[in-house]
Amino acid sequence: MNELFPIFLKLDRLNTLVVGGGNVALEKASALLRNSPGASLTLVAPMFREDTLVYLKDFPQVILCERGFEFSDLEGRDLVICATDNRELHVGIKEVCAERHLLCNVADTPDLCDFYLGSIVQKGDLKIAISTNGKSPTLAKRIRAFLEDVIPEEIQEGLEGMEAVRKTLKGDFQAKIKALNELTKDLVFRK
Ligand SMILES: C[C@@]1(CC(=O)O)c2cc3[nH]c(cc4nc(cc5[nH]c(cc(n2)[C@H]1CCC(=O)O)[C@@](C)(CC(=O)O)[C@@H]5CCC(=O)O)C(CC(=O)O)=C4CCC(=O)O)c(CCC(=O)O)c3CC(=O)O
Ligand SMILES: NC(=O)C1=CN([C@@H]2O[C@H](COP(=O)(O)OP(=O)(O)OC[C@H]3O[C@@H](n4cnc5c(N)ncnc54)[C@H](O)[C@@H]3O)[C@@H](O)[C@H]2O)C=CC1
Repeated sequence: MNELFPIFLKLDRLNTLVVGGGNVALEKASALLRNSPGASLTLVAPMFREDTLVYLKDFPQVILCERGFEFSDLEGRDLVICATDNRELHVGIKEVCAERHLLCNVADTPDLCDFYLGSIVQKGDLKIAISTNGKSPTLAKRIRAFLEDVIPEEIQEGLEGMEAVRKTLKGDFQAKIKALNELTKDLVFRK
């Protein structure tokens, strides 16, 4: 059984630190920014790869610190992602994060992670996060691609229509739920 609990974070209100500036750091930072272009994000690394620098150019709020990680970098953070090539450093960072109740993800080390990144389907305002409980990120990627393909773009119009109806509905909570269930009961997706 997959016991992970998915939540949808407002990354523009949280303060995230990525330790590292190479390929894995770019994968993690781009996963965050693809979903939350306004994410408040800092990367710290003595060396930033060219690809990382090019990608991050489009996100002026992202702060780059070109130096080795220091424990004071953890001050004021909500989330930490370790993405360097130094495993001992990751273990040390994770330890301090645990003391400070800071949520930490450590690349390639599920045992050290408080949370995993998911494969994410995006269609307008619809977002579906997929987890395989760490069993197969590649299968998660395949399922994402499948769902992206079968969910029609028109889902956004449906969502906007429902939002408009939702705002006009009168009555108590139960009555609203009944009306909304009635409105959506025949909804089927066809491509
Ligand atoms: C546990 C987890 C922790 C975390 O990273 O948060 C984790 C761990 C590891 N990933 C590894 C490898 C790969 N990861 C990917 C891809 C993704 N990995 C992601 C999440 C997660 N990866 C979390 C679990 C998610 C879940 O439950 O399913 C995705 C969904 C989200 C994202 O990272 O953005 C993103 C797909 C995004 C998309 O496209 O939809 C690919 C495929 C590719 O890149 O094409 C490969 C290579 C092929 C393979 O191994 O499958 C390795 C071995 C590294 C090594 O060999 O050393 C470990 C470590 C281990 O398993 O021990
Ligand atoms: N690239 C990939 O897709 C995969 C990588 N890995 C492993 O993941 C690790 C990282 O890989 P890459 O990102 O490709 O390496 P990389 O060489 O591109 O990046 C490593 C980054 O860590 C930073 N770093 C090193 N010491 C640091 C410190 N004290 N403080 C802050 N940052 C520090 C470096 O400056 C650099 O930015 C490696 O151990 C690699 O074997 C595993 C599977 C796949």
